[in-house]
Amino acid sequence: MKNDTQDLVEKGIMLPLMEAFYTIQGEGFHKGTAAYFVRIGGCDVGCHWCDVKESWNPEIHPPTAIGAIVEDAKEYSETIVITGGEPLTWNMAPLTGLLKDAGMQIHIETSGAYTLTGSWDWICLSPKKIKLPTPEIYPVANELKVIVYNKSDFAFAEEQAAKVTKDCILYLQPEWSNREKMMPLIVDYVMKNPKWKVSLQTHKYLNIP
Ligand SMILES: C[S@@+](CC[C@H](N)C(=O)[O-])C[C@H]1O[C@@H](n2cnc3c(N)ncnc32)[C@H](O)[C@@H]1O
Ligand SMILES: Nc1nc2[nH]cc(C(=O)O)c2c(=O)[nH]1
Ligand code: SF4
Ligand SMILES: [Mg+2]
Repeated sequence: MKNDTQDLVEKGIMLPLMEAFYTIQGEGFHKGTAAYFVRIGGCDVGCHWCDVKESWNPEIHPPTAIGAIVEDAKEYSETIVITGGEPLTWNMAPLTGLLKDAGMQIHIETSGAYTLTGSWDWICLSPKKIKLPTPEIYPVANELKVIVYNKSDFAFAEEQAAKVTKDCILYLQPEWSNREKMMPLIVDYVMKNPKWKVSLQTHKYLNIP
């Protein structure tokens, strides 16, 4: 990356854009709602089951001016989901500022592993054991979405739920490759602990992005 471009990426004026697409939010509270997804490259959390490992290396995704991202987004939807990769790798203030000026509803999908930047209408926090969220995100998370890969994830989910507000909506989402094994346990857990809800990756059943 050229030095001047690198400088703009560090400031959040340009971002390594992996892909952007109009689809239906498949997961969590807003599942079923049409939204424009912006997937920003770069993540070093390293979940072994991550379903978008191609996003991890920011170097392979072109630095893109945030103005261009917003111009494209406006053509499709008033609801924008910023995801990745880990979007909080970068300073999200400039991008969310422009999206707000354009009157958009701005959602984020994040592990919370890095400092919370940007201003958001909806924060989906999906914490990871291997790189825990920074403390400032817990009071502002609108939904907590814990991925269940094995039994130990139920205890982790409870630890994380103890840190969010009482209004934060609690979801258990099966890890995709292990869903057949874990789904019955999740169903049983939610019936015994009804403060939790089930979240499925419905876009994968619908065969959409
Ligand atoms: C690819 S991540 C990108 C955003 C951010 N890095 C994060 O992890 O929240 C988007 C969402 O997909 C979830 N996810 C990733 N791989 C998954 C898998 N194999 N099965 C179920 N959910 C998965 C993440 O936990 C997160 O909620
Ligand atoms: N349809 C659809 N819904 C999603 N919700 C969260 C996603 C993500 O990868 O962040 C995602 C995604 O990749 N596709
Ligand atoms: S934090 Fe998100 S993008 Fe990063 S490895 Fe984990 S699931 Fe994938
Ligand atoms: Mg996804």
